[in-house]
Amino acid sequence: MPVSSEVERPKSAPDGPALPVNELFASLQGEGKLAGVPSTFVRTSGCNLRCWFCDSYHTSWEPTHAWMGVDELVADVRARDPDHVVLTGGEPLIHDESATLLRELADDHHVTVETNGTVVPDAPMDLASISPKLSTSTPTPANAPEGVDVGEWEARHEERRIDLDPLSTLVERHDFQLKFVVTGPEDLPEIEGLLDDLRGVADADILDTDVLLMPEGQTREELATTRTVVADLALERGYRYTPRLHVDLWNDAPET
Ligand SMILES: C[S@@+](CC[C@H](N)C(=O)[O-])C[C@H]1O[C@@H](n2cnc3c(N)ncnc32)[C@H](O)[C@@H]1O
Ligand SMILES: Nc1nc2[nH]cc(C(=O)O)c2c(=O)[nH]1
Ligand code: SF4
Ligand SMILES: [Mg+2]
Repeated sequence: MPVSSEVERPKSAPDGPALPVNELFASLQGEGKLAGVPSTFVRTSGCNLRCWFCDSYHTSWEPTHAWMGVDELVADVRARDPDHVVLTGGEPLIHDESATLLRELADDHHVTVETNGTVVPDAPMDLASISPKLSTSTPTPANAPEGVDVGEWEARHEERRIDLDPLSTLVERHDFQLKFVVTGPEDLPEIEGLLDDLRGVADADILDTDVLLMPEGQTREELATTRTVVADLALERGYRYTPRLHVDLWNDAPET
């Protein structure tokens, strides 16, 4: 289900299946169970949410991109060394064509999909890296990025951010991790409530070690204030902690 209104579609989109691509780059997977693994990142543009803290502003609040045909994307990915690919965004799964890309790459790559868990594609993926959005992600006039008019996005974000149907389908169909962006201890009851709800409806085991707490922070300075608090919470509750290796290594530089 493409959400066309959430990404500007210039007339120059090529014929055939294509995706709005904001970045295509090599890096180390910075987050989650595969942190440290050399990977090719494909970052699509456009998102159905607007987290106030989004570290990919140019795919959400102000989407920018060039169009790439899926064939061209596959050729570019295949020409690179890593057999690990990370499809991210924005929200990659709002684009039907992401499913085409996932089907094309399935045979010869390990593909992680970074998703907010609100949309399910009918497509293979090796790791569904699901990051359900907590109430602390909701944009308001007080926390919005500078110069941004939140407008209808506060209500829209709040209405869309959690949907148990796609979440349960994703964990039933795929290897997965649930990666929560944590701003502080007050986020924990909400995470636990969501896990209870999901365990109640999903026909899949959700182990505490599939649950990763990730500190909120777009820069080294911001992470310096959240990482120890979040690591202590993980230790206390028996969840995994995930660093944001790319931020430690390269701060908020693009294409890292
Ligand atoms: C830009 S999002 C794109 C994928 C998808 N839209 C999602 O939110 O999962 C990539 C990852 O960065 C995380 N993220 C975004 N902004 C962040 C921040 N300020 N601090 C920590 N993690 C953040 C998201 O939760 C997600 O796990
Ligand atoms: N190095 C690196 N690892 C990442 N893992 C998930 C990312 C994302 O933006 O989805 C990301 C990213 O932007 N950079
Ligand atoms: S869901 Fe992901 S891409 Fe969309 S605004 Fe939130 S962090 Fe950014
Ligand atoms: Mg990122």
